[in-house]
Amino acid sequence: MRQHLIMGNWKLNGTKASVEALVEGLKAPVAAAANVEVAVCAPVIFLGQVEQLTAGSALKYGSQDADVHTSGAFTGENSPVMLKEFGCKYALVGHSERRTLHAETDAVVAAKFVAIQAADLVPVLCIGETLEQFEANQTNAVVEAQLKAVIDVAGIEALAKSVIAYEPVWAIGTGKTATPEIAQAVHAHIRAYLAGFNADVAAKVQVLYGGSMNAANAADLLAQADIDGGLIGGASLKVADFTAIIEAAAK
Ligand SMILES: O=C(CO)COP(=O)(O)O
Repeated sequence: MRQHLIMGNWKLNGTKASVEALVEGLKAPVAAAANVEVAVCAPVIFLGQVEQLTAGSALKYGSQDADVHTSGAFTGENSPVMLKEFGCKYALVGHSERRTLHAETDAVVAAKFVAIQAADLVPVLCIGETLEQFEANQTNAVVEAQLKAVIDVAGIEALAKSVIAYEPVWAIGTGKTATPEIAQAVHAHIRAYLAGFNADVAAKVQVLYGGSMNAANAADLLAQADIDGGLIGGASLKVADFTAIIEAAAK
């Protein structure tokens, strides 16, 4: 049985005050949902604060990106080793906003995936198709290519120590969620594709759904056999909404 993992991606949002209110507000719901792992991916500037606030809580946290380098002359970047020192468990990699807005290629994503694991963090590999690709029936081919790029560099065994997040780009921040049936079909395809390399890895890896998951639709999505949790943007910024998703995952 794969454990449910509910992960917030705060993106570029928050203040010191809102971060404190959010983390404090999540402590009780996280403690109550002992069978669910809950994590938040904060802007790096807040990670020290999150580290202090989460002390003694089961709430985990991570970054939204990481550089491929450990240290050196790379102005503006954040090293996976530094993220580890600040207590991160996870690092998102290949989020569609990084791929699109920062021109991160499959090769860059694969290199970051390896660097994140080398620092003993768990990469959360984000994959998913655009609306154009969805409408052209290319979803399966797109996610296969995104997975293959990482498998080629990191090896299939490395996927066992990672999390995959299927985030259809057309569902991110749009209020348009993939139906549970559509999402389940893609998740099952991802697992079947991985099983072609290694059945144990395919059975073990958690595959999260992301894209306008909210308090109202979470239960139906999380009830699907191959949906092991959620990567949540907008709804992770509100204690009540994120709590409802955590509770749906705990059932
Ligand atoms: O991109 C996402 C999480 O990484 C999803 O964002 P929304 O939940 O705001 O659609």
